[in-house]
Order: sequence, then structure tokens, then C-alpha cells
Amino acid sequence: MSVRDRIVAGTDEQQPLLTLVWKSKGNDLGYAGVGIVTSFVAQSLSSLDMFIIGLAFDAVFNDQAYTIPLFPNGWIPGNPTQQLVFTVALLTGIKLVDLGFGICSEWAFSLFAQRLLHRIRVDAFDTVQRLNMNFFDRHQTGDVMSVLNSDVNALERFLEFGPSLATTGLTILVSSLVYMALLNWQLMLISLTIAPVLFAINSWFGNRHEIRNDDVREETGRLNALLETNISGIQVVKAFSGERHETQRVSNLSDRHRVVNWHAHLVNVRHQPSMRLLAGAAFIVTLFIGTEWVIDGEFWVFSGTLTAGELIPFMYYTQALVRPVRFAAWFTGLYKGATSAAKRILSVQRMNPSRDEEKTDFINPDGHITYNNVSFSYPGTDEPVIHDINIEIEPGETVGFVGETGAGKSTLLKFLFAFYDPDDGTVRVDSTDVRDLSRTSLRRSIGYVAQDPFLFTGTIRENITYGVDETADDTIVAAAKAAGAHEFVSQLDDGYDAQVGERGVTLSGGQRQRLAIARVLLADPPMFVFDEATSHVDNRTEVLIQRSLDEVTADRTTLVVAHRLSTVRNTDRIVVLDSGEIIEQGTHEELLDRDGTYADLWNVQVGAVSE
Ligand SMILES: Nc1ncnc2c1ncn2[C@@H]1O[C@H](COP(=O)(O)OP(=O)(O)OP(=O)(O)O)[C@@H](O)[C@H]1O
Repeated sequence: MSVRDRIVAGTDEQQPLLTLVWKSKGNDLGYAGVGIVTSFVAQSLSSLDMFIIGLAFDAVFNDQAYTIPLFPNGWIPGNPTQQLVFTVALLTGIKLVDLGFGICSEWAFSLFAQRLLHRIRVDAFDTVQRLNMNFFDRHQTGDVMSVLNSDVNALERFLEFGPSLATTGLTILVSSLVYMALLNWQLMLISLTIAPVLFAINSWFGNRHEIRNDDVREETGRLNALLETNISGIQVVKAFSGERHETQRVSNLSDRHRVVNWHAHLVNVRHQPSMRLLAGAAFIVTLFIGTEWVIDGEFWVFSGTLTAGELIPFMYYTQALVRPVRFAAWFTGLYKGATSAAKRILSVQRMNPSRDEEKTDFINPDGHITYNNVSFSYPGTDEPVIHDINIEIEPGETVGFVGETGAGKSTLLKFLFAFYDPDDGTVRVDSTDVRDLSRTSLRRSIGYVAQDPFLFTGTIRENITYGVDETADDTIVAAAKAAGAHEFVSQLDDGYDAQVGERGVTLSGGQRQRLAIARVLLADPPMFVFDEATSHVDNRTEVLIQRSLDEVTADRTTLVVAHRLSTVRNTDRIVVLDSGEIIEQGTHEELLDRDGTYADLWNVQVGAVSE
């Protein structure tokens, strides 16, 4: 038995979020560009008002000339009442343009975020889907779902607000500094003495955010994994009255999740106020010095004078600097949360699923299968489950595989689909190593009915036609009849349009098996693998299905695993496995004559039947 791994945040990437965004950017960077430019214009305009008010203030109350940088002096009236009307009109115009650019930037940033997320989500899902079975064996479904869902949602939170916060914050910062420099550059230097401290504190909190968010993302994956397995196994939970025990397990994990979330939240709680406190202190010191300067007409070593009309907008811009400081804290929290999520998404993508491009396509195979010296142990285990197997199966031959539970029958068949690669030896179809064949063409060439067939949520028709292009109704019905499914399907109210619930819970095991058989018969592949395909079907129905299958599989290579020996009795050859080794093979009669393991198994079953 193998131990489950957790999907952890890979740590080797310097800028995981940027790497992920760059990989998935598509053609959407243009939207981000429009968002940045329009947001920059909107914020610059919105900071302009106080500057103009300061100029107007000095013109009206301090008898200074009313001039606006870059604005033609001839357009500015000389009369104070007209100056007031002019100022109000100018400010209204600026606000309207600011509004237009603001709407445009929201629109562009939202489009950028949603389109990028869509691509990241689909890419992540596509990667996960193509990963080898090893991955799914070693990771819990809930943990994988958590990458596809909650990690992508953490990215969404950042992409929704992050770019706009960064641009707005930077624009307020730059425009405020420019206006402050225009008003009084010496006072500006005083206000900025706090900047390095703010920087250092923000980066310290940023590191705390990242560490805490890594924990939150991992705990979310763990909790999702537990919830998923509990709900999937709800029948067993109920059968063993395990509800209280399961609730306790969920409660324990949920409590751990709560604690790590709380620690992450505590970083937030301390981050913003610390930054605001420092920015507030800088504001008060600047106000004190500025007021002294206005009152005394000079201050310390500084040259020139400072008017009230300069100090008021200056203080406004000093106060405005608190916003970028707050945004920086908010942005850092979101960014670090998204970085932790990006690390997990990237660590899944790094698993590098095998791609079909460089492989050989498989066209009209004869169905000649050979296993040469195949040995294997499941990843994460030291125990070999297949030992040095050699089999040659001729085109058109039907071979039955029998043996005690855990003997390695299903594992042996999985190599044929390249679900797993053998540790030693090769599995070839028509002389080509299956590892060199394109997965798609290989898997389309072999119709596979697994032990516990899975039905997708949807109609019966959709389940039967899964993986097959447009199919006529009578072909579907013919496949269902051959699989012994038509009778029960026609008795359902909606017939072939009846919905089957998640995992086909509304159907019995035998009914699901019959739909799975119909699915492969409809696909009409050149080879078949039936792994306990009729184990849940009653004996009478099995005989009927077997007759149809004998007809369909007569000229096609077919591998059949069965515990019920009557299922394989008429195959061309029966291979008996024990602890991953072939211990006997031959026809039913030959094996009975041999009086070995197969004969024992047969006698037990015949004895059981005759009882
Ligand atoms: N995904 C897996 N990871 C680790 N070990 C596995 C995995 N699947 C099967 N095994 C182990 O490999 C061995 C062979 O399993 P396999 O399913 O091939 O046996 P089987 O002969 O088909 O059994 P059964 O008749 O019960 O279906 C068993 O010991 C099983 O515990």
C-alpha cells in the first residue's frame, strides 16, 4: 500500500505568480496595459483638484497671481467672482474626465483578470488530466480539487484587485510627490524621511504573509481531501454508524484550518495599522513644521517662504500618501496569498504530463500483444507486485486471467494502456513498445471495462456514447442490447434520456457494468480488456452478455479478468497468476487435467454452485 503525498508549494521559483501569469498571459496583456494607463490618468486627474484649489486660495486670499502650470494664462479671468466660477467649472470638467477613465480602467482590469483566470483554470485542469495514474494514486482527489478550485480562487482575489491597487497606489504616490515637489520640495523631503522605515516594515510583513498563506493553502487541501473522501464514502460511513467519528475528524482538521487561517489573519490585523500609524506620525510632524514655517516665515536651514495656500494642499497630499501605504499592505497580503496558490499550481504543472506529440500514432493494429520480462512495484512502495512476466498473445486470441485477489491481474492489464510503466521489461502491441505509442491512439484502440465502471453525470445516452462521435439511435440501442442493458433502460421513465446521478448512484452495480460494456461495444475498438466486467451481473444475464461478447470479440484480441471461472472457461487460453507470477496457463480442459491451482479454484466454485 502506498502513502498519499500532499501537493506542496514548490519553493525553487523566485517569482511563482509572475511565472504563472506570464505562462498563461495569452493576448490579454493589452487589457492590463489599458487598465494601467487609464487608471494612471484617472488618479493623476483626481489628485489635481487640491493643487488647483491651493492656487485659487492664494489668488483670492493672498493676492497672488492666479496661474496654473501648463494652462494658458489668458484663459484665467482676473475678477475673483469669475475666478471662482472658472475654478468650479475646471474642477467639474476634471472630475468628469477622471470618472470616464476610472470606469475604463475597471473594465480593462476586470477583463484581464477574468480572461487570465479562465486560461489558468483550464490549463491547470488539462495538466492534471494528463498526469500519469501515479499522480492520482499518490494524491487525494480533494487535494487536487483544492488546487483547481480554492488555489485558483486565491489567484482570482489577487487578479481582481491587485493590478488596480498597484496602479492606483503608485499613481497616487507619484502624483502626490510631484504636486508636493511643485509646492515645496524641502517640506517634501521631511515627509519622506519615514519612507525607508515603511518599506522595511512592509517587506517584513510580506514575508510573514507568505509563510502563513503557504500553511493556509496546504491545510485547505488537506481539509478538502477529507471532505471529499467522506462524502464519496458516505454509504460506508452510514453502514458503520461512523457519522460521529467522521464529524470529529473533520472538526479536528477544520480546527487546524481555523488556527492557521487565524494566524494568517493576525498578520493582516497588525500590518495595516502599523503602516498607518507611522504614516500618521509623519503627517503630524510635517504639519507641525509646515505651520511653524508659515507663521514664522522661515524654518531652520530651509530657504524661501511657505504660504497657507501652499501648506493646505501640501498637507492634503501628505495625507493622500496614507492611501498608497494602506494599498501596499492590502496588495502585499493579496499578492502573498496568490503567490502561495501559484506555487501549488506550478508544482502540479511541473509534474510534466506526457505529451502525445512526439509519439507514434497507432493505426489499425493487428492486436499482437507481448509482455517481455515485465516486473513492477507501485510508486512509493518497495513491494514488487509483478515478477518477470512473459506472455505472448496472438491477434484475435481471447485470454482469461485468473488468480486470487491481489495476485496482480488488474495491474498487468494497466501496462497495456500505459497507465503505468513497468520497472523492468517491455509491453508491446504489434511490436511497438506501448511507451512509444501516442496515448490517445493506444487507448482508443482498446475497449476497457474496469472493475467498478464510472458513469458521468448526464443521460444514459451520453454515458454510452462517451468518447464516440455522432451516433445514430439504432446503433446505441444495438450496443445496449448486446450488453444486456436495453431491457432495463427501456423500463426507465426517460429511457436513454434518463439522468444518471453522480457516480451512477441511481443504478445498481450490474446495471452500471452493462452500460460500461455498451460503451465499449459502441466504440468498436480492435482490442478489448474486460476486468471483472460482469462480476455484478447475475448468472443468467451474464450468459446472455457472454454470447454477444463472444460474437464481437471472435476476431479481436481480448483479455478478460474474472474471479467467476465460468466467465473465462471458453477463452482460448487461461493464465493463472499468483503473487505477480504466472504459475499455470492453458485451456480450461488442459488446466483441469493438470490438477493444479486452477483445478482447485474450479472445484471450489463448482462445489459452491452444487451446494
Ligand atoms: N494503486 C496502487 N498503489 C499501490 N498498490 C496497489 C495499487 N493498486 C493495486 N495495488 C497492489 O498491487 C497488488 C495487485 O493488485 P491488483 O489490483 O493488480 O490485483 P488483482 O489480482 O487484480 O486483485 P483483485 O482480484 O482483487 O482485483 C495488490 O497487493 C494491491 O494491494
